[in-house]
Amino acid sequence: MRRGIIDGKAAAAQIRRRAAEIAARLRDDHGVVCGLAVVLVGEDPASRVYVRNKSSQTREVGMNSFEHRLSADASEDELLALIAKLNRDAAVDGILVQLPLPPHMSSDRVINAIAPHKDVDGFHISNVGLLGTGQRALVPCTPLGCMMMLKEVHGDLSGLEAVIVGRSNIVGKPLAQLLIAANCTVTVAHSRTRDLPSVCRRADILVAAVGRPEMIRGDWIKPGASVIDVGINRVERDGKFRLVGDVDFGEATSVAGAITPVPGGVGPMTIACLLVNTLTAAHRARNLPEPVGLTA
Ligand SMILES: Nc1nc2c(c(=O)[nH]1)N[C@@H](CN(C=O)c1ccc(C(=O)N[C@@H](CCC(=O)O)C(=O)O)cc1)CN2
Ligand SMILES: [Mg+2]
Repeated sequence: MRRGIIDGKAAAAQIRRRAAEIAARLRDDHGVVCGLAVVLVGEDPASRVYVRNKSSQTREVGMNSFEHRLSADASEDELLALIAKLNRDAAVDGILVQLPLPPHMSSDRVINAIAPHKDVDGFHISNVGLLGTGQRALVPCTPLGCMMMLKEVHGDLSGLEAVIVGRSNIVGKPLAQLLIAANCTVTVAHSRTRDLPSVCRRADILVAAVGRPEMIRGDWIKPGASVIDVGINRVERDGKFRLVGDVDFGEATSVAGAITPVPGGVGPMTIACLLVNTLTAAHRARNLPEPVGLTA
């Protein structure tokens, strides 16, 4: 087992180097330049940063990036028409619609309009169903990144007790499926869980994905446990804004065996895994053997 602070930035950089090699092989051996289409609706400042980073990292590894922007008052039909066009476009291997969408749009309708084999976020009901039944799916990027880091720390996860705090469709639920498939004993806790500190103390692997700044305290953590902090919360301290996770990092570092920081932990892995999923989609669409060294 590896101990200490898990450097998500370094791990993501290593994945990008491998992704660049695979993208180059696709181009040189098969004449295929992979393409990722990213759709942003509205002007949410954080979403704009994430989309810009996704596009620039896509280009950096030698793939094509197609960025599409719609105004916040665009209609859902406009967005659905764009997705239909991208579904038909042979230059596009992966499609991603940045979330959250404006309130007048149904994210379920929008996500389920993406062709499942191009759904590099892994949010389409087909991919959700495939993952839940242990079949080959495109897997959501944040949970995929969490699994890669946990496998780096532990090697084999079999038999470990995992507690996930948070039951979102994007993180908590798909990560539970991946941990079950890796033979962990999984508990999904949430806002209605009774005596959450005791539940957390059982965990060999504790994942925090609730969106509540520094909610998980040091004495909620079993000594030596691996702590994965998915939270990204902007808080004001002494007149300055800074990012904190869902875990009280100061308290947790002295108890945990391994822990991800915020920033620089799970976040960078999310975008690296998006590149992985785009390469995976490109290989599957052409019936090419899937690249090795890029899966959780
Ligand atoms: N369509 C999607 N929408 C959203 C997803 C997603 O996976 N697909 N996840 C989040 C946002 N997200 C990617 O889209 C994302 C969030 C954070 C980071 C990241 O690198 N965070 C940095 C800190 C950056 C900062 O200063 O804000 C870090 O943790 O080090 C990457 C991607 C919701 N929407
Ligand atoms: Mg504190």
